[in-house]
Amino acid sequence: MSEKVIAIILAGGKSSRMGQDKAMLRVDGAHLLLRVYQVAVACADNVYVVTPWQERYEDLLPVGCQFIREARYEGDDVKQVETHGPLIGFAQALAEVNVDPEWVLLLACDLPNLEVEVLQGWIEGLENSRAEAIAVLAKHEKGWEPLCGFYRKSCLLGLNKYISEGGRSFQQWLDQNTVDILPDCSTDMFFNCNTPEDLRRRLL
Ligand SMILES: Nc1nc2c(ncn2[C@@H]2O[C@H](COP(=O)(O)OP(=O)(O)OP(=O)(O)O)[C@@H](O)[C@H]2O)c(=O)[nH]1
Ligand SMILES: [Mg+2]
Repeated sequence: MSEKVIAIILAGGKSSRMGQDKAMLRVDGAHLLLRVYQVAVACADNVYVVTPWQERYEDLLPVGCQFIREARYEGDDVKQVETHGPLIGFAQALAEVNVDPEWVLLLACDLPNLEVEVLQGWIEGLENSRAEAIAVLAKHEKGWEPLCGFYRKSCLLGLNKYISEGGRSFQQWLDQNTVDILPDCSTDMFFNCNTPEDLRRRLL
């Protein structure tokens, strides 16, 4: 089946700065992961949640939500589950999606300010991107915004090569490739809640 855009939501982070699972935080009455999921469903034909701990979120998300279970490794202490980071989570998810879209909207689960209309406008503009662009992302002074933007599904081949050579950095991988820049990057949609202070600020 060929679809134009699917969405992948990353929900396998350690939330070490927050001190509790960010996906489960409540913002304006709803869990963050559910909010992001609902935005994704409004924008994409298929939505996948990639996580090593699917059980945590099954009751939170609508029945029929498509999970991709990410491989994980366990440390010496059984309770200490280590994940491999967002780049590998993304690559594992891309390899497992059961449809063949041209574009993938990649979203972190800690984005409380997503706007459906802005994302839909960006989706409409994807057809104007350069053929050689592997992604269309916002760019700020500090670099790319890799976890709220669009990737060509065909980027997987190059991504796997980068990972197999030891690469783990979105910024470095993107800098090695052609990436188009999203219009109107000044939106506060990219604000992500990493710390209790971020959350307090958002809830004010
Ligand atoms: N599937 C998956 N998602 C991840 C992984 N690491 C991070 N993420 C997700 O990537 C997004 C951005 O994560 P960060 O904001 O950097 O934070 P984090 O790793 O959860 O938390 P810190 O431990 O505080 O850095 C969030 O949606 C995380 O859930 C991973 O190994 N696998
Ligand atoms: Mg974050």
